[in-house]
Amino acid sequence: MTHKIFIDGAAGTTGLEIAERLEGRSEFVLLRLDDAQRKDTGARREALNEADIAILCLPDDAAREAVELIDPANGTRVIDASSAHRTAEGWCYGFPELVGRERVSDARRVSNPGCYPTGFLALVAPLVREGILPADWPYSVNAVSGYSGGGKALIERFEADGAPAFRAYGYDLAHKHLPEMKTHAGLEHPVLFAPSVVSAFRGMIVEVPLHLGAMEGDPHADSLRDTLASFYEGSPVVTVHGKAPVGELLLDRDTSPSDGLELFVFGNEGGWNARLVARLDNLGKGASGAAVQNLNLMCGLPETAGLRLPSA
Ligand SMILES: NC(=O)C1=CN([C@@H]2O[C@H](COP(=O)(O)OP(=O)(O)OC[C@H]3O[C@@H](n4cnc5c(N)ncnc54)[C@H](OP(=O)(O)O)[C@@H]3O)[C@@H](O)[C@H]2O)C=CC1
Ligand SMILES: CC(=O)N[C@@H](CCC(=O)OP(=O)(O)O)C(=O)O
Repeated sequence: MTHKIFIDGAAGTTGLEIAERLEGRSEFVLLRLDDAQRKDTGARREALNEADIAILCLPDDAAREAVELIDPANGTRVIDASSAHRTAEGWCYGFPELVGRERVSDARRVSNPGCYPTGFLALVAPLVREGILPADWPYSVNAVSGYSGGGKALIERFEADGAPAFRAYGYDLAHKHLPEMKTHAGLEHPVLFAPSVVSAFRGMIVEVPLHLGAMEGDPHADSLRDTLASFYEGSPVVTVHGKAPVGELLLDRDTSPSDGLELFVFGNEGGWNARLVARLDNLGKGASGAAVQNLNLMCGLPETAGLRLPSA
């Protein structure tokens, strides 16, 4: 059986990477709009309604509009890569490792997680769910992203003459990822989020520093790591690294695409302080890789088909 797929926003950064991952796969037929038609509402409506699955790689407002263009009587299912529906009712949060593969497989509307929340939630959600970390803690997140995380506009800025080497932002403390981090980790308070961008095309490091010694129940860095390792045991996508010392974590300027997600727990000698760290490709598990993983599940195909994962 072939599945008709329409990528709305196919000329953008996320859309192009999804198309690359679907290339040569006989299970899919891609519906394409040429440059003159790709922003034409009539042409988009037709393609959206002809598709079995529409993948939205658009700014939030255009993604909301695309959903409205789909006739509810029509069977088109949706994967939305934007942040428009990540806490919306009736949408499945497309993080199979956290919500369960069956929920994604059966869903008609799937909202792909944001890149930063993917790192944060992978680290914190299982630990809160297991009762090892408190839901009412004031969590902080420090993160650094490759510049493709900001789409075509940020790519242009970082590839222009006189581009910055580093950009810190989010100083309004109201980043659009805050609601999904709080909701899907089951937290009582919004997190304090400090994002930044470096002059590497792709990749990101998301860090949650924790004063474990100030928490009730004396959680220890080793027990956090062990719990994450059990939670993701057997996952083809998520790797929880062991206790072996790591001197540094790097983002390379010209690293290859990867759809994996690496997790680390670093603790001090007594285990009273910990740094939970996720390293991922913002365009991989942070966007296009996650969309293809969800697409595979929705089509009843092997979860990792077409994904770029380190060989076992
Ligand atoms: N980049 C990343 O790492 C991640 C991105 N996302 C999300 O994915 C979505 C896409 O992001 P990204 O690919 O980076 O963004 P880009 O800016 O690279 O691409 C967006 C594409 O959408 C097109 N577009 C804009 N408005 C419309 C419209 N009304 N109809 C049809 N096409 C339209 C743009 O056209 P034009 O080419 O003419 O500008 C562009 O090609 C965003 O919501 C983003 O937040 C999510 C996770 C990570
Ligand atoms: C570096 C950079 O600018 N990153 C983007 C987030 C990219 C992403 O995850 O997209 P969504 O917002 O759709 O989740 C930002 O901070 O707005």
